[in-house]
Amino acid sequence: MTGWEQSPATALLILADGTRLEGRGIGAVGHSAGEICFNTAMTGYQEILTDPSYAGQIVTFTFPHIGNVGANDEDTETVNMAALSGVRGVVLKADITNPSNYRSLEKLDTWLKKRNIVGITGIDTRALTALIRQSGMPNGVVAHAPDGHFDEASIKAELNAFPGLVGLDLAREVTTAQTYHWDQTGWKLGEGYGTLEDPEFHIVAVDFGAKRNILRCLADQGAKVTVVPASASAADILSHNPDGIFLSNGPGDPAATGQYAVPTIKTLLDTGKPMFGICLGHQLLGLALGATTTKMHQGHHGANHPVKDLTTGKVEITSMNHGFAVEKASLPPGITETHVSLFDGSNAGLSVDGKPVFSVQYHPEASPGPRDSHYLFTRFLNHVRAQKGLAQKPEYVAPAA
Ligand SMILES: NC(=O)CC[C@H](N)C(=O)O
Repeated sequence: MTGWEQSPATALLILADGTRLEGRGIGAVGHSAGEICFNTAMTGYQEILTDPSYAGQIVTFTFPHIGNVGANDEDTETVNMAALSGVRGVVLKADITNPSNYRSLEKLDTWLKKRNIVGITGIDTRALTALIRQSGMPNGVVAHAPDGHFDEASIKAELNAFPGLVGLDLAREVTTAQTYHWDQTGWKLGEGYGTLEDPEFHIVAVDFGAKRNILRCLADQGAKVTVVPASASAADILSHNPDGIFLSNGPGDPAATGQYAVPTIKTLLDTGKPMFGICLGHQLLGLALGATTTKMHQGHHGANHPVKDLTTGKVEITSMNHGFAVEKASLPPGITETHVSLFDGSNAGLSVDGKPVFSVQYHPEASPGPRDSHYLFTRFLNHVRAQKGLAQKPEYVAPAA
């Protein structure tokens, strides 16, 4: 006997079908409902847990050891700290060990508590992942009670009150309240983050739940960024006189956010300005162009998803995080499918024929994940350069020897 089998469970994971799993509590005390998805990334848990696109979701990590490099102040992806991360809970296999990394400032457990994220360890995450693959992403509740006494009635009530992600506009919960300017560039070993000194371009980014590393990738291209709330009108956006417009990632159902975002995007399309969308931004652009979106069975969440760029024939390994997708059969004439997922053939990118407008379903900014897709930021700014009569930059730059 190890002792742990004897002690009462300090956390529960309850699924909508009544499945009840017991484990050990981490992070905040209390309970929280959401849609349970699995993420296959082996590194970058802090970026995942601060990605606003996870609002309304409980993340199960398939990698068993999470927390072993601790937490720091740099690997935070949410810009809007007031909205916290959005993620509703975390499900882990192994207990969190003491952090071992030179950048670590605190234990993941403490960090989760401060951000009010409820978590559970000791779960057979392989079995849970197999269940999600079989039956789709279930709604569920993670509950944490250090004394082992759970208020089952209020846990049940919370689960029943969670409506599921379909039809939910969560972008408005995580978007910035105020317009702001961004000039931070990417992280370098020994230097940390930099500052853009002499901006060449000006991009307006519509924040549906933007990740910081997207804004940094734009700044790395020489663009200062003005970030506006999700509800900004086309007139608001154009009043900043942008060289190009960026549509961000974000949580929830694109069809719901599209109620107000699609008319805005339609007006912006008429201006002929370069436009680039990522993930929710891709889905919203697709809707504005007349395509439809659909809920996926198990979604794509990880940092190892192969995608083919149909315009070049190259395959890139990408970071993904989406549970909705643009239906490829719904892409109207005049829209080209530029990228596909090599896992399931689903749509992963589009462009508008004859216009400097394109988008991808995945996350070229990585954070976490490989940097294979950084070329898309160059592609976007090359559209801006073309409109300004400036020379194009090569999309691929060989790494320094
Ligand atoms: N990362 C994202 O932007 C996610 C988009 C959308 N909420 C989805 O789940 O598909």
